[in-house]
Amino acid sequence: MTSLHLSAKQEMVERFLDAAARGDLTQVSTLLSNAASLINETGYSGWTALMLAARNGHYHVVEALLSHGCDKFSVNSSSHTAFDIAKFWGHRHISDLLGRTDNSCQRVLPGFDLNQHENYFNRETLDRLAVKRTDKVWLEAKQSNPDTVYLLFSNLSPMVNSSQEDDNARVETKLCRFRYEAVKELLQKPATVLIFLGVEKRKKPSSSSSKTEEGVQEPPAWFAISTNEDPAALFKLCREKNCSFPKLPNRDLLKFSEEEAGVVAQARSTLAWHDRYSFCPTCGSSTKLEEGGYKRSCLNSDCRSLKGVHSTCYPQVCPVVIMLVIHPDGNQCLLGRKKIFPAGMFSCLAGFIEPGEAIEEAVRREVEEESSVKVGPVQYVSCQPWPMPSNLMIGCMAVAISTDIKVDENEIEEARWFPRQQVIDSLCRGATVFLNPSRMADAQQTIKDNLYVSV
Ligand SMILES: NC(=O)C1=CN([C@@H]2O[C@H](COP(=O)(O)OP(=O)(O)OC[C@H]3O[C@@H](n4cnc5c(N)ncnc54)[C@H](O)[C@@H]3O)[C@@H](O)[C@H]2O)C=CC1
Ligand SMILES: [Mg+2]
Ligand SMILES: [Mg+2]
Ligand SMILES: [Mg+2]
Ligand SMILES: [Zn+2]
Repeated sequence: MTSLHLSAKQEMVERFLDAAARGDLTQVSTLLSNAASLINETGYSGWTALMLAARNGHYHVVEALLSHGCDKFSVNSSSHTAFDIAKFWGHRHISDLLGRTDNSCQRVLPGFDLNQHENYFNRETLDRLAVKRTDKVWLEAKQSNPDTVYLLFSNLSPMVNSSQEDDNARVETKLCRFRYEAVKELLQKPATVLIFLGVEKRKKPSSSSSKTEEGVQEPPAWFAISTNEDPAALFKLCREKNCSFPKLPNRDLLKFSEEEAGVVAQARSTLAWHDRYSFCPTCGSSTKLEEGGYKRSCLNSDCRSLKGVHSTCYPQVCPVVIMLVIHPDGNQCLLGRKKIFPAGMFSCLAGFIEPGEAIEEAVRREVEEESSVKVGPVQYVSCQPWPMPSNLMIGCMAVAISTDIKVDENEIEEARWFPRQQVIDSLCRGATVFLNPSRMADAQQTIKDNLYVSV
């Protein structure tokens, strides 16, 4: 190419950039129809047409450039994208457009290909039968029914029975199940907390089902008991050997079968709420248990919490977003490690949703707080109850619109972009590139599901 060609081209680029900066939509469109390659050109300033239009608030020019497929992730010499520039200059309608409505970003997301996931702790083997929680007569009859199953919790740990499996030395943990006769004295103790968990979901009635007066068979009911009695005395109530109350929830609660894990999550989170909310949060008075252990009502008859519906009377769940952030190139993802993680472990970033905040906004805020990376489109993937003590992990996938990382050192020790193949090798082929979160955690499910999408 000769110098004459170069200068002619440069002249055309500058005319194009000037039109974008002035908001001259007609000239931008005309020049683009003559020379489509202008779209991502940068002039002497190092800014693209999109950046200039975003800087000066020309919404329709930004829209036109996006519709012509411009690269909205390119950065100027200060590493700012058009999104950053629009945000800085207060053109919120433009930053919204650049941040959230981009088809090239959406294409990275799995969209309608998403499957329904069953995560650990998700399986509901009991029908919670909430309608029966206010039926005291029914609940009392169920308590003394010989088919009824009781689980025992001490210090928020369920009593379990662990047996070493022969072949691969895997330790299997099973819940210890008790009958009424074994626990009836415990039920009388003032410190005992009793929760009605539900009745077994059954397709076919079995011989162990009890019959009501009308002769209709009902499946066994399940209750959870929380007690502060001496564990040594509690072990004597169980016919099994090798019983224990596991001490490390984040490790030990992940060893149940899928069937039992869901019941453990329900019982432990509800008991944890009782443990922390024994006094009325509104006036500080004592409270009493109601509705099968799903409500605590204040004993002060003047208390505000007795007028109308108050969430403080019911078990609380903390929503947490956990997100796999994909690099704009579609081939890397952002993972971080907290100081408390075992050496070499990286995971998805996560954070509590704040009051008045939507899931998507919480994802954008937490990622930016923890890594400085800005996020555009966000898509929900799947969720997982996490009973340590009562989170709902909301797994999302998101596309970054900036790539520089600066971690919040209070929370994150290190965050990096990991190539897709490295993560897949680590998750699936046991390559020891880096350690992953527990296979039971939503983080791993989210990583797996989404990295597979376009492998
Ligand atoms: N990959 C991960 O980081 C995983 C995280 N989790 C769980 O997700 C939860 C939230 O993740 P973080 O990164 O810790 O959240 P985060 O990024 O919001 O930071 C936690 C800090 O926020 C404050 N905070 C605000 N609201 C809070 C609330 N409702 N409860 C407790 N602290 C609150 C506390 O100062 C706390 O230290 C944690 O409980 C963690 O166990 C579970 C699995 C994986
Ligand atoms: Mg966090
Ligand atoms: Mg955070
Ligand atoms: Mg937070
Ligand atoms: Zn009160």
